[in-house]
Parts: sequence; structure tokens; C-alpha cells
Amino acid sequence: MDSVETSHLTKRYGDTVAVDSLDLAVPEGTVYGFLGPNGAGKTTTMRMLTSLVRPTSGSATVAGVNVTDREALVSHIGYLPEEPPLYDELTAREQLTYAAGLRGIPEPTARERMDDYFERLDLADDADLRIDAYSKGMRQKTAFVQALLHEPDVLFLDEPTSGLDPRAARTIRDTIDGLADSGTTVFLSTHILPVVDEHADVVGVLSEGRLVAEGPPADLKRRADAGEEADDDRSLEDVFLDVTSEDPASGDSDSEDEGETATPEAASAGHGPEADG
Ligand SMILES: Nc1ncnc2c1ncn2[C@@H]1O[C@H](COP(=O)(O)OP(=O)(O)OP(=O)(O)O)[C@@H](O)[C@H]1O
Repeated sequence: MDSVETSHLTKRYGDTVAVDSLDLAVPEGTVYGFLGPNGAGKTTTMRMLTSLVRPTSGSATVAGVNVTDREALVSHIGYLPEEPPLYDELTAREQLTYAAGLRGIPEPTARERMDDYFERLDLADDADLRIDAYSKGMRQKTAFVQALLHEPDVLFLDEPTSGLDPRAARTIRDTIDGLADSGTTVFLSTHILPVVDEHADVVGVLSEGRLVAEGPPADLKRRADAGEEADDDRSLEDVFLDVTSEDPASGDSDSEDEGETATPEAASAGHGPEADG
């Protein structure tokens, strides 16, 4: 069974098709690098897969659970969104104890896991300070631990190393590798392509709501090479710019304009709360 399966998954906001008939099949224990220009539909996809917004049409299961069944889904998933929900008036330890309680994790277990992550992420000395005194990186570390404290089957991460110093970023990336080795599926959305290149088993590139390329990073680079003069230095960035530069799905893909990777409309993403989730 695949950990993440979607079939014609679609989300519309009025006239905007944020996600357009997406078909995914992500095997257990995979690190899936989810790429795409601003406004491509990555966040919307992850919000559907974590049951925060309802698909307009199509279907999806995560860890075998239909994403419309939020109650059944929550124990199987962890989500680190771009702007993590934390209570400023709590300390990191209080915040995580509270989150662990909601997930039904026994307190001694929660404490043990927390202390382990605090050590690894260099947060131990600050774990009893209020979050409103935290730097962006300290908040990010707290939210990362919150997303995985209950050892979910599938972990959705949106820019997990955002605001982190190099050592903490490395720890997070090592943690991702370790989780995948032990069978956790990690769905990783980031604009930092070298991270995806190094850690993802499979990469999917979304553009205007559609999946325009998918495969192991090495395959994508090799495939991209085939149409070019011999060039051993193709990077994932080159592939990304190629497949998102025009609308490849329409077959109209000869473009020189490397800088533009999304339509201006698609780039002006708004992330307001939604009534139908
Ligand atoms: N709540 C909403 N209401 C209306 N439109 C929305 C909403 N959320 C997203 N959209 C639109 O859906 C499209 C996809 O947005 P989404 O946030 O999923 O993109 P993204 O790939 O995560 O972008 P980024 O890389 O900038 O975070 C955009 O056109 C955006 O404006």
C-alpha cells in the first residue's frame, strides 16, 4: 500500500484551479520532494492531504485513511506548515506537552522524546522560556518537534529548515533521513533544491496545479540531459526551470526565459483561512 495516494485530486477557489487532477502514489518510507513555483499548489495539496481543506473533486488517502476522515487521519499524520501554530504564552515544553496530550501520548514518553529532540536541536537551555521570546529558528525547531512527537506514519513538512542555522538545518535533514529509514514517509516541500537533491528519493514538480515531472532526482537530471548536448552538470535547478518555464503539458515548452517560472497570477498566492475545511 502506498502511504500517499491521490486520484484526480482537485481544488478550486472560484475560477482558480489551485490543484488540477493530481495523481500521486508515494510508497511507505519515501522522502518525496514536492517542488513547484510560488502559487503552484503545493500548500493547497498538503492542506488537502492533512484534511485542513476539502478537495473539490477527486480523492486521496494518507496511510490508508481517506483524507475527508479527519478524526481517523490525525494520529497518522504530522504537519509542519509554513507558519506553525504555537501559543506565544507557553514555553516550548508546555506547548509540546499540550500537543502530546491531544495526541494521547503518555507523559513520560512525551517527555523522553521531547528531551531527546531538545538536545539534538540545541533547544534544551531554552525549552522552559516562553515562546514569545523565541527567535524564528527556535519557533521552527519547536514546531518541527510538535509535528513528529507522536511518531506519525506520514510527515508533511513545508520548508522545515526555514530560518534555521546550518547546524540545526543539518540536524533536521538527518532526522528526515532517519525517519524515512525507519519507515516514515516524508512529504517535503521546499524551494531549497540541493536539499531535495540530497535527501529525496522521488521528486514531483507541480506547476499551475499539475504534476509536470516526477522521478528520482538522478533520473530527472538524466532525462533532462537527453534532449541537450552532453552536459554532465545538469542540476535539479535546471530541470526545475525547464519543466516550469512554460506550460509543458500543452507541449509549448521552448522557452529561453529562465527567470519566469510561474504566471504572475499564480505567483500572487493568498493563504487565508477557509470556510469549507
Ligand atoms: N484560501 C484560498 N483562497 C483563494 N485562493 C487560494 C487560497 N489558497 C490558495 N489559493 C490559490 O491557489 C493557488 C495555489 O496556492 P498555494 O498556496 O497552494 O501555492 P504554493 O505552491 O504553496 O505556493 P508557495 O510556494 O508560494 O507557498 C494560488 O493561485 C493561490 O492564490
